[in-house]
Order: sequence, then structure tokens, then C-alpha cells
Amino acid sequence: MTYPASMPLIAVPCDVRLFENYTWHATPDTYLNALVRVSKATPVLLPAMAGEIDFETVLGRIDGVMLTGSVSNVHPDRYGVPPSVAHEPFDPARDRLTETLIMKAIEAGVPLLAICRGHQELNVAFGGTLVPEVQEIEGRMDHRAIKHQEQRERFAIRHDVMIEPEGHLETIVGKGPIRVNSLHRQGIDRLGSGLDVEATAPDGTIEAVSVRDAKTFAMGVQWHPEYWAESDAASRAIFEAFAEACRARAERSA
Ligand SMILES: N[C@@H](CCC(=O)NCCCC(=O)O)C(=O)O
Repeated sequence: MTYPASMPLIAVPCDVRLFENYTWHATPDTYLNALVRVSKATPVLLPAMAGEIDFETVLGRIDGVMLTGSVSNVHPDRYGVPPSVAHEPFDPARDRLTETLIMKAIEAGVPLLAICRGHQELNVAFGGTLVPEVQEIEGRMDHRAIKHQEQRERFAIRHDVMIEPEGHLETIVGKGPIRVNSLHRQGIDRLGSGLDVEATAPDGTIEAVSVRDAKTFAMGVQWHPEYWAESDAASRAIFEAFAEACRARAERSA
């Protein structure tokens, strides 16, 4: 595989998982594949060890940050809601890492793409709140993953998303609507202050946001463009636009 001369380094915060008697800091390969194959970037996994990380040094050496999806949910303490079983499972180490990383990346002008759990983390980092189970709210769709053994089926395209006219996302994917997949229970309730809505589902669920006044690409999407980044035009466009911002930063830092 050949890479362009300027190959951005993109930090990907890990989840913490327990298996085979070890604690792993890990991330799914679908996100890494999209970064390598479509963004033409090199992913750099960041362990969920917020207390041990010098964020300024890391952000000075990388060209972008991508937050992945995960079955875990942002701990409700982070947005002032009492925890319940409905909010579980949690990953407090990832919460600690991403909360600081998001704000410091935005401040430093490091491009940020936040997917699914990442989109929810972005909203919470900006003071927003989440609903624990979107499908339990009257009039809302069921956004959860379908039960199926095959990942291709679970990540199959499910519903429309309307793109906000004249927003940043419209410049990337066009006027829309676009068709997206859906594998989440939670969703944005109160929008974080300083975020703009970029796309919504037919039931009003906020599907994409951007950081107002960001120095560079800073966007969250509730769906999973990584899964179809090689074959779906809108998914590819998101990873290419993110890569372009990361390459611009890499060239500035060279
Ligand atoms: N846990 C949150 C975030 C959802 C998310 O990031 N899903 C990723 C896919 C997980 C899967 O394979 O089912 C929520 O549920 O809202």
C-alpha cells in the first residue's frame, strides 16, 4: 500500500475491556480501517489513562483525533443525572480521557471527528445532556442495532438523515437527505452550548453536530460512516474531509 508524503497521525482513544484475564485498552478495527484506507492516515491508539497522559505533548505530535463508538455509555454523573441501570454499561476511564482530549483538541485547533459514543461525548463535553433510551420517548424511532449475528446486517443502512442547509456537513455530503445506519440507545437531549446541529433524523433526533467557531474540522455524527467508508459516498466524503483537515495541520507542523 502506498501513502502520500504527508500522512497524518490520528489519535484514537481506547475503550477499556476485560478479557483473557487482562485489562485491554482497545478499539475496533473498522474505525482503524477507515482511517488507513480512506483517510490515508496512521491511527495512533491512546490508552484510557488520562492521569498519565501529557495532553499538550500528545496534541503537539498528532494531526487529528477520532472518537469511536462503543456499547458503553457516558457516565450520567458527567451531565448531572443520577445513574441507573438504564444508563449502563459504563467505561469511566474512557470518559476521563475523552472529556479532556476533546476540549484540548478543540482549543489547540486539532481536527476532531466524533462517532456515535464519541458524538455523545462531544455533546457532554460542551455541557449538553443525553437521554438514556431514545426509543422509549413517544414519537421517536428505535435507533438501536438490530439483533443479528452478521455485523454487515447490524451496520446496514436504516434511515434518512436531513442535512441542515448551509452547514458544514452540507459542504461535505451535499444537500441530502442521506441514508445512514443506526446502533445507539442514547441520544442528545440538551444540545451543548457552542455546538450547532448539522443533521437530524425524521423523528427529530440530533444526528450530527459541529463545534461553532472551531478553528478546523470538529464534528460529531451519531451514525457509523466508518463501516461503509469505502463504498458509500457520504461516508467516504466525511473521512476524506476529516483527512484533508488533518493533512493541513500536518503540513503546518512540518
Ligand atoms: N453506547 C451508546 C453509543 C452507541 C455506540 O457508540 N454504538 C456503537 C456500536 C455498538 C454495537 O456494536 O452495538 C448508545 O447506545 O447510545
